[in-house]
Amino acid sequence: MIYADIIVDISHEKLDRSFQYRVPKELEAEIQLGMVVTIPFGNGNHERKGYVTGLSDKPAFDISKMKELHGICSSEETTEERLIALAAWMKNRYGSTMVQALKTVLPVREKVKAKEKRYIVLNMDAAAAEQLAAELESGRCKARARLVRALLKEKKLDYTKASRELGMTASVIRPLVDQGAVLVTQDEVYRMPVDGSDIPREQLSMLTETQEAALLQIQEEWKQETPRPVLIHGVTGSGKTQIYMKLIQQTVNEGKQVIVLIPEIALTYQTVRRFYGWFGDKVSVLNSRLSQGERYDQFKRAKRGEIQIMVGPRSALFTPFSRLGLIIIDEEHEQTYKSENSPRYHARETAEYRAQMENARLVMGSATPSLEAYTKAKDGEYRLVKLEARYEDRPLPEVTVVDLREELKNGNRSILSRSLKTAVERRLERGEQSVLFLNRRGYAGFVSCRSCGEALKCPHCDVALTEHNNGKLVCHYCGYEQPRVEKCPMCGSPYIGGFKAGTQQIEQVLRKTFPKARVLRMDYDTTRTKGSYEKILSSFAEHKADILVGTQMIVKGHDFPDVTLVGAIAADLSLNAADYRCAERTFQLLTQAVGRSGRGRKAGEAIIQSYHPDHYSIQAAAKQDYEAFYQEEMAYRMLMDYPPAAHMLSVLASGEDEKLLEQGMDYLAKFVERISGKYRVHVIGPAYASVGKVNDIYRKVLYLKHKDERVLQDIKNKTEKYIEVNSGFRKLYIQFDYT
Ligand SMILES: Nc1ncnc2c1ncn2[C@@H]1O[C@H](COP(=O)(O)OP(=O)(O)OP(=O)(O)O)[C@@H](O)[C@H]1O
Ligand SMILES: [Zn+2]
Ligand SMILES: [Zn+2]
Repeated sequence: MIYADIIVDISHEKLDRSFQYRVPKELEAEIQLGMVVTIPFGNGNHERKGYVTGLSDKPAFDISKMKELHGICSSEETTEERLIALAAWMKNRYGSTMVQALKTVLPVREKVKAKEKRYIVLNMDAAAAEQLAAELESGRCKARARLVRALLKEKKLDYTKASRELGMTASVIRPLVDQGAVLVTQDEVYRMPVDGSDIPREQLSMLTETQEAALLQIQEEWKQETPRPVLIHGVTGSGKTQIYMKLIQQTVNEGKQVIVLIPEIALTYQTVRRFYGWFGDKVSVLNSRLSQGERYDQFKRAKRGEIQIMVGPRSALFTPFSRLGLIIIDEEHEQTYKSENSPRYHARETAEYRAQMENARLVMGSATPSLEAYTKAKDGEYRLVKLEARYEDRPLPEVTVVDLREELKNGNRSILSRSLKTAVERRLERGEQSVLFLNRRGYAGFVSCRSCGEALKCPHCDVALTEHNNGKLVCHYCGYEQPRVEKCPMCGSPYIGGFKAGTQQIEQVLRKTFPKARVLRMDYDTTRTKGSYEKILSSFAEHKADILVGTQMIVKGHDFPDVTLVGAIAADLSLNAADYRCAERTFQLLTQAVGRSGRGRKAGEAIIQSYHPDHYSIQAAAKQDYEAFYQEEMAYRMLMDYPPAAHMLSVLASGEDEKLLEQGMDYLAKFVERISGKYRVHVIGPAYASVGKVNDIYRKVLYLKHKDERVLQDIKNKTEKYIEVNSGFRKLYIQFDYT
């Protein structure tokens, strides 16, 4: 017997009520997630339509009371059905309610009215219009004459633009309308995120031989019976973007549609412009600054087949294309592809599922692939395609690692080492540009020694301890605590504490050290107002400044040909995050940062200042040696059972009542221990989450590790049920997260 969970009407608020129905024997083979079915509903058993959101071989309640569904509506799949099936998969995979999953996947139908746009058009032939214009001119109706002349040139004028640029008021236009010379029309227009109509069209560049070879490998994979996802591992500046463009073009020529995921931070005007230049009005762009209405319009256009390419961050993955042919994920390793709201999905994994469901291809690319993706490529689950040289064989930058402990010993207490200072001076003399960054955001709280460079770590988890308000040092994985120390336990030095300098201080130091230099700062504070981010980037691109200083946001994905020096002020900051992935993040960030230097015709240089110059993530980044980093890091993950060596599920709970939260988490931990006993699941915690308290809401977390993902899935499902039936958890908000 098969039982189907069915949601009756997804346009209503109470979306998450699903009802279970028996599936008739003859439909068992056919029924699938997301299908539209007819069911008897309510007391009157009126026939209604519903969506299948779950299938199971176990009844949720007494089957003598369960109704049987009538039939499957259409076997012809619609785009919406497929997206609902995707939502159902996400609900099961990541643990969330069906409403949350549906709201993530379907464009929310808000009460947004399509915006109307007014146009002025000529209502007479050219000769008559010429005559009219002449008459108006001699009759001193200058404004009206101007309008007619403008219409003679352009046929159709935007009403708002005309009134602004030609200084037309309604009193000018009105008489012309009354005499029937012009018409004012209204079209439904879409709210456009970027006006692409003025951007000149461009030809795609010719691929180089190496790029062509990579393209061929991808096409070869696509000829296979079941093509695998492709991972392009290409060094910075090797031309991955050029390859994506060819693949997009090819797919569009086949009559299919393309989704391109790009990290939000790289979705600059420059990037968008390039897409419009190549593909014109076939493209649309999403970003988080769009209003609900604008988003809705873009999805509507996609659904109607008016555009073929959607470019955007994570959420663009749910574009309702009906003939999806290709999904591209650029900078595959970026953290932002993982959602921090329930369902806490990962775009890579979800894209893989959607592509598989819709017979579309998936291509990912990065200079520093995530350990997850690279491991899959090594195991043959993904096809690995390599690009090992930069375009035109431009050399990778020369990298120097500066030991900050030595600087301190030599009496230099400044945040600029002597080498970095000299390097910046040289750039100023030559009229070249420098980028200096501090990878600081989100890494506060750790405690390290300025003499030996060591950070205090948890003896059980090998991640940095975090200093709490109560003065204690705590581990966010297992809850281990110790009192604060006055002296470094490794070398005895009293110079132990947190790193205090920020981008603002660095800016001040730069202004003082190089009084003639033009310095631009880009960080959270300077980019809060609308458009400021773009403004800083474009003024730096136009060489209106010599030095750009900021947080890691300045070294992600940009292409400034005049930059020949990149400096990491304190590379260790990200190494001390209380997170098992911190070495990976540090390596990725430094490699990407180094890769911003020397992209144009002039050779580049990079300087990495660090208290841990020998750390493998820093050494490997300096050599741009991904493979070496991968080997070391995988060994660590295997030793500690961290992903991708094992799977890790976290159970996050929050609540106002700290006692209740503690009790609830202890119950959960016990429950998990009990049901997972025979599988030997590694349970860690409960501990306070990395931000233990936000707005008076307390947060705790429990980690489960196991080699087999299905075991964790099973535990998650059972835990979800346990939480549902125990009223003690009602005042807690509990989420699951695969980290
Ligand atoms: N075939 C080509 N023809 C012309 N220019 C090219 C070609 N390939 C690459 N380039 C140029 O080289 C630079 C780097 O290329 P691109 O941005 O595609 O590299 P990437 O691999 O995506 O780099 P990153 O990972 O660092 O972002 C760009 O300025 C690009 O215009
Ligand atoms: Zn020390
Ligand atoms: Zn620990």
